[in-house]
Amino acid sequence: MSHKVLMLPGDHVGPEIVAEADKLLRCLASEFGLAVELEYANLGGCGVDAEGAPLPDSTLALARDSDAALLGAVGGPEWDYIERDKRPERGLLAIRAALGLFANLRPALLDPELVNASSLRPEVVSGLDILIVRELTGGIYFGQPRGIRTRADGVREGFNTLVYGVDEIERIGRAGFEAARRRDGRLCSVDKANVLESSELWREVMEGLAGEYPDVSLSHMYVDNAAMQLVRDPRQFDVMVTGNLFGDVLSDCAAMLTGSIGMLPSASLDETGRGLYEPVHGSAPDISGQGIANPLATLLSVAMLLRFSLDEGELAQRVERAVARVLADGLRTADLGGGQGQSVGTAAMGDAVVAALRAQAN
Ligand SMILES: NC(=O)C1=CN([C@@H]2O[C@H](COP(=O)(O)OP(=O)(O)OC[C@H]3O[C@@H](n4cnc5c(N)ncnc54)[C@H](O)[C@@H]3O)[C@@H](O)[C@H]2O)C=CC1
Ligand SMILES: CC(C)CC(=O)C(=O)O
Ligand SMILES: [Mg+2]
Repeated sequence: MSHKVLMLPGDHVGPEIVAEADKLLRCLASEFGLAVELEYANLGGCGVDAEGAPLPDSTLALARDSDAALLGAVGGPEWDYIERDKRPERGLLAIRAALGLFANLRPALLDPELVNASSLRPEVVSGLDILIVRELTGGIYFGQPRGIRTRADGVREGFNTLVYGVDEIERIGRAGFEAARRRDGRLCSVDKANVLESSELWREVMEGLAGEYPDVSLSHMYVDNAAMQLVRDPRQFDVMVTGNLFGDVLSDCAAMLTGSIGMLPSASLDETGRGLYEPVHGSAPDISGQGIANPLATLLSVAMLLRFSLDEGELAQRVERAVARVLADGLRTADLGGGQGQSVGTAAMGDAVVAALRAQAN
């Protein structure tokens, strides 16, 4: 039976990088027998422009009917000041919530070839392999009430609510413990329990779960220290588990340790393993239309899609090997500093990965 994958190019560089994922999936189908059907739909600003909503009903229906979805990125300045509920980012939050994608896995892995592209010195970062497990459907991005109102003294104020229930903390906590169990057995829970009640409860629940995972060593760290430790000595971490906002910020930070935000893939999973896969970066409006965006985070997201939602672990490894091959061959997009005579754009990088994949078939 054929797997159904929904492609959501989104906005700005989104379509440019998803075009490379399309090539890759079609190569996996033609050369390696992957049974896959690709469908396309609008999410984000393109949904607003074409169908009047950042998450059109038709897109959600297709997503529910698919085995997995691949997103480029959404958003851009042209939609920043439209009616709040229609903004592209609301569409992304809405699809994550509607599909129950509470577990966001963001691996920060430094390819040995990129050791000099990292923001950190080789002796601090070489061999880096961290997994950030971010809660994705709760916390301050979703808490009610929220809005902008006018106080009695006439001054406007913006407000949001940070709330986490024990049920939400337990399920993401378990995802963190399970991930740590499959890796090096070290889980660092990141919170702000010295100030926030939601974090106080978070810490209490994590401690409660620890007894069920005697093979995992649990530690706690405040988020401000965690940000500092990530750039001081990132290899102290194995798995980090944290809330929605903290995970969003820490994963962009971790991205630079791997050479570029254009390198970090992600998987957003529900309870059953169905998922939405996307690069960690946004729609990069500052470089869109130039054909220079790094497509590797998106291609590595395809690898995660193959592994987690299609149960095609061997093909996932082939994709990861193909990416490693082009980096070993010296190809670099501009964000990686360009190559020594091998500076390539989005399409050329995508083509090179497809060629490296095809070479594995011969
Ligand atoms: N998952 C999503 O769809 C996300 C969407 N956004 C949206 O994207 C828009 C732009 O947000 P920013 O804060 O500028 O973050 P961004 O991640 O789009 O860009 C930050 C910087 O990284 C660079 N960059 C990002 N991806 C790159 C790639 N693949 N190759 C080379 N360079 C890359 C950009 O050129 C920019 O200088 C906003 O509308 C924001 O809301 C932001 C984050 C995630
Ligand atoms: C709409 C934002 C929450 C997207 C983002 O920055 C992310 O998920 O990393
Ligand atoms: Mg982000």
